[in-house]
Amino acid sequence: MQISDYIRDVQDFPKEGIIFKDITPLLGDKTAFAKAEEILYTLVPEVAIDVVVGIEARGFFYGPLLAKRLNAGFVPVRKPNKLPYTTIKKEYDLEYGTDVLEMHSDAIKPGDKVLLHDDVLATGGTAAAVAAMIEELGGEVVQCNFIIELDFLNGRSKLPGKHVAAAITY
Ligand SMILES: O=P(O)(O)OC[C@H]1O[C@H](OP(=O)(O)OP(=O)(O)O)[C@H](O)[C@@H]1O
Ligand SMILES: Nc1ncnc2[nH]cnc12
Repeated sequence: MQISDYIRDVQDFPKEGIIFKDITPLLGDKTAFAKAEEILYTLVPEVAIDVVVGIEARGFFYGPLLAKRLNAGFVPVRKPNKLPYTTIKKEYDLEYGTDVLEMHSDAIKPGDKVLLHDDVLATGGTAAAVAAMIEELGGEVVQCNFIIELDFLNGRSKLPGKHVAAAITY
């Protein structure tokens, strides 16, 4: 069984011209769900990770599972005005528009080794904005870890010098 068999292409979502990679079939199948967790965990370098940062919304499925496996904390990065305490924020471009993300200003301690996790690396705008926030707070991004990388959008170019790993590449 290949986890890529559980990724569904949805044409013209959320906008015309976008082929959306839908991970819900993967999440919904108990064997594929577990296998993807194992693969994502195996991709992580053998470095003690202090926190896993997961990006709303689809970075919240595997982010906490990876944190548990790595004996690390979990930090949510959220869309604007969702986090209750003091935040830092960053505007960014993504494949189908622009948006803002926020994280709590005390979520990362200087020197923390951080695993950034999300479901999809597309143009890289989202991950680059989050990596910049992690570094602004003094954290070190050990790896940017994704279920899917859309290689043809060259998201890695927005993450120069970062270790990038994905379970599936298109
Ligand atoms: O590499 P990029 O071009 O920046 O795109 C990748 C981002 O786009 C999607 O999130 P989306 O903004 O659609 O939010 P959602 O997870 O809340 O649906 C995806 O989950 C990544 O976070
Ligand atoms: N094509 C795509 N499918 C799923 N998530 C995405 N995020 C950005 N582009 C995407």
